[in-house]
Amino acid sequence: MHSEDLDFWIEICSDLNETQMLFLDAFLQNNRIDYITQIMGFHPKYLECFLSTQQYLLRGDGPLPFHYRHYIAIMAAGRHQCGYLMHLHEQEFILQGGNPEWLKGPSFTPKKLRNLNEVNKLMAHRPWMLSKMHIENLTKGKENWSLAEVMQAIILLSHFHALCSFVNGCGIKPEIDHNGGHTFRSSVSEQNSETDSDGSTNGEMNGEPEVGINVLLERMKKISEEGEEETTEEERLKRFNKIEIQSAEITTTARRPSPVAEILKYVEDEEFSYTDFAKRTEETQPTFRIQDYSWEEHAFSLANRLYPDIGTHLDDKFNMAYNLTYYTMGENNDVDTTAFRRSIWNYIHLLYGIMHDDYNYGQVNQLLERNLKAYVKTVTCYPERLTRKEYDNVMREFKHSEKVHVNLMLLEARQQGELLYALRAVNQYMT
Ligand SMILES: CC(C)C[C@H](N)C(=O)O
Repeated sequence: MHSEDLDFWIEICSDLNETQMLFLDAFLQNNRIDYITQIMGFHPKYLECFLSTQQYLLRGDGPLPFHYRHYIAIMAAGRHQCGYLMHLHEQEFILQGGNPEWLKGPSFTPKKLRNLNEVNKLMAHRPWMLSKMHIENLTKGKENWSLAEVMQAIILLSHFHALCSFVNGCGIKPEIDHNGGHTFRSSVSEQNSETDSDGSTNGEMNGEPEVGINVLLERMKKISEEGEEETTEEERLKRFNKIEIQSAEITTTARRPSPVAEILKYVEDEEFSYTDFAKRTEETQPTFRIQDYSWEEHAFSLANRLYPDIGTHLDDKFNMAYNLTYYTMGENNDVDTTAFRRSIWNYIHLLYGIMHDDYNYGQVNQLLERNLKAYVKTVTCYPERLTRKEYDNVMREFKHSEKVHVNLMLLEARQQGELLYALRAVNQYMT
């Protein structure tokens, strides 16, 4: 670069704020600023962690060839029929020199990639079913995966499953150069098609009034004033089970979208989807206790060992999403929102049967009303079914950026939950 060019860039950059600088980075990384980046731009500190992790996963050092990484992204997004992500990574796959034949579907790919299907499916929908046997199946045979490759694949899968939740949870539409992206839709026809798709949850969605922010503020205050309540382990488990059973009663009646051929060609066993952990029939599956296997104490170092630095990237991203706060809620300032944020995070883990032993699950019912729980459940477990109406009907007094904030927590808690099961399985295989 000529020195005048450099001066030019320095001048531009010095005029940019934090978010704009990140957009510039994202543009240089991906040759575009996709809608995901734009929406995450509400939360620049988080966006920074997200972009650096994604950059490392897709373009940094690691055992998998670059085109494999994008193909795995497509397979992961296929589980939730997320055409948006699938299309982005089809383009990237080609740019990385991938064979266009593969884009006809997994049956055109090497057996090695096809073997990943089972783990992809279980991680996306019922991660508690993963066992060391699934890892063993990948690592043996002719076209086998090394453990380092398994680790990178697992992390890519979890990253893109969770990103499907974010894309749908925030209602991200196709990019302008994607199929369906550059079409004019009048607001009238949009409204009609969205009402037609009927996203009522258990038939109650529309009728139930929200508790509103003032009530939430009072409840949070009460919780913090009361402090930690002394409870027995048995009592805590009982509360956890109660919320778990209630969550299984929240069913979405929204129709599953009918997938188009472009998406379906990548998806095997399309019907396989989330079932409530509380209703699992595999009796061998006990509640997952964080005290026995946690990100900080177990999964983090295993990830770093098999795929250097990834644990650190993920750790930064999880911590950022878990602790991010502006001390605001709607129009209110100086609010300690910890209790609300914890209840969201822990509720997502509960949907996967993961229990935080020191958490009082009674708070979930105090702080998350039914519509919000239904929203969190849909976006976490079957994001492809979320409708515009469901999005509009929750957190009505929150700012738009706060709704995005909730979706960031959702993305991260979901990814961490999936990874806890997957890495535990890897660990069991190794010991
Ligand atoms: C999700 C939001 C209610 C979070 C809140 N704005 C905060 O700063 O903590």
